[in-house]
Amino acid sequence: MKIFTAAQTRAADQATIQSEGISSEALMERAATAFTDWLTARLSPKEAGEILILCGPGNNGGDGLVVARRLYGRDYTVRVAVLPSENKSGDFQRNFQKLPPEVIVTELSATNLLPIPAGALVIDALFGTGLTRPLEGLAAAVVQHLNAAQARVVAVDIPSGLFSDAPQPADSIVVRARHTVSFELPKLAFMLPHNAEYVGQWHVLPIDLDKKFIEETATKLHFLDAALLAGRLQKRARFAHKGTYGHALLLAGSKGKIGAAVLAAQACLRSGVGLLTLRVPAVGYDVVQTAVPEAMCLTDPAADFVSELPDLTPYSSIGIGPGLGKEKAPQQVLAQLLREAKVPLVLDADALNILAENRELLATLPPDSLLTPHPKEFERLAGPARDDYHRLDLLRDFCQKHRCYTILKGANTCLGTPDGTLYFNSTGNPGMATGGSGDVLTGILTALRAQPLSPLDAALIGIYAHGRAGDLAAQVTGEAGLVAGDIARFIGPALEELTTKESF
Ligand SMILES: NC(=O)C1=CN([C@@H]2O[C@H](COP(=O)(O)OP(=O)(O)OC[C@H]3O[C@@H](n4cnc5c(N)ncnc54)[C@H](OP(=O)(O)O)[C@@H]3O)[C@@H](O)[C@H]2O)[C@@H](O)CC1
Ligand SMILES: Nc1ncnc2c1ncn2[C@@H]1O[C@H](COP(=O)(O)OP(=O)(O)O)[C@@H](O)[C@H]1O
Ligand SMILES: [K+]
Repeated sequence: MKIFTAAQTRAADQATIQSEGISSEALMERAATAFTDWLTARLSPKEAGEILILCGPGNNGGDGLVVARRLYGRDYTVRVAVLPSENKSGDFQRNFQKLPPEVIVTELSATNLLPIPAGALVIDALFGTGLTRPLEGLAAAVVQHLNAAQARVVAVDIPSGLFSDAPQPADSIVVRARHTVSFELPKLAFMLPHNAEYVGQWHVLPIDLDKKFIEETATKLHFLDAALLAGRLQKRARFAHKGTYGHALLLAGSKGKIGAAVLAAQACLRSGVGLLTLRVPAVGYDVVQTAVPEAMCLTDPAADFVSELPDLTPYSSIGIGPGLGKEKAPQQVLAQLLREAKVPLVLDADALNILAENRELLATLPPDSLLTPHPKEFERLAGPARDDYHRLDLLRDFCQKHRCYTILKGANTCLGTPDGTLYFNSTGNPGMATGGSGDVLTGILTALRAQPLSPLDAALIGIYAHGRAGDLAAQVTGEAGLVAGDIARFIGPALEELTTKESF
């Protein structure tokens, strides 16, 4: 699914109005009706209680007025409060006239902010994508009053005070919503960790905006959902043999961190690779042979760290990093690997830390490598970010400069590509914030690159399937009970869901 800027969304609205020959008021009616349907499907009039609808002067406020009228028509108790303004939009004014006379309307003022009882349901329709500057004055006072109440807040389109696709001052006053209900396509602001406290759980409702316009409008921002993966993962060939799907090599583990190698290996095998060899230090031999009998184990001559690169000829992809350690020996192994590798590489964990501490190695990174830093590792590689938007700029620059695919991990893991496109993942859950989850991703990506998939397909499928496997696992274990090995066990079903079905 594409992610549009506020300007692109406005253009999509205009394109729809033109192609369908409808009025902007009709489009507002459609959006607000979708919002009302969403709300009434979740809460009965009794569960909702008296609903307070806060309306700003523009079309976001106009949406709020339509929602008020529609909810009233479905026997909900509603009360409307509007911000005073000389500058009310036409659609606001028309819908204000259409409010049933029974609906009580209050004009907000500094001395009349309306009491908001704890637990009250409040619809925030103050400002949407037309926000041009941080909130101040009465609008800021209303939002602070709302945030101080223990209300159940549902934001229309975006929490008021939040910019859709640009950074804002740290002390900005923004509505803290439990749910944000937006239309047609998600906004960049929803993807970013620092906005989670404002956006809450977000939802996107289809309102049938012009499909052709959406298809033809170029964007370098995407929400990575199952639809985006259609056709990228083929069913296994009927006459496949273990040579068909590649031979992966994982260089991982050190004394005390052999588990990282085991997790990456289990995930690699569960992701459909034909053969897997692990290079671990001698201390890991018994562990690997016992825990992952399906993998071959090439023991390093050194006891505690991987210290020598094996002959690379047999392998179709190589993953390096989980539990590797940053000592001199693994440093040299990585440097030699970067010089000599002729097959796709996946770099994670200590491989990334070594790169950050030996920056001359970055120039030797083979093009199309996949890097999987978590935010701290990324900061070591690319420097500190001022805010979430600046971090995305750093990610784009890093991928372009080093011609690599970088997977910035977290909730809504973000893939950056060499052409500057960003993909935000839709799967995964907080249960995956547990040691070893990242090692599992390395195993998955190494397997997909071996099969062989292109770096983009491997990254997109790998990121999505990793999160989906975590979601499937959490249905059994609960989020708190989830451990990294559970993610590995559910990769099979996650990949199966994405596999292209044979058509007749
Ligand atoms: N497909 C869709 O998505 C559809 C979208 N629709 C809806 O339209 C919404 C966008 O509406 P919109 O363009 O009228 O802008 P909106 O957010 O109401 O605010 C503009 C008003 O606020 C004012 N203002 C701005 N900043 C301010 C500040 N800091 N402090 C104080 N005032 C400030 C600004 O005035 P000015 O900047 O001139 O002072 C102007 O009066 C969109 O979010 C969605 O809800 C649906 O109806 C149809 C389908
Ligand atoms: N709150 C979350 N929601 C979704 N995915 C998450 C969340 N927290 C962590 N993850 C995922 O779990 C993995 C953690 O990786 P990482 O931090 O490298 O762990 P480790 O180093 O212990 O293996 C990443 O793929 C990340 O996207
Ligand atoms: K809003």
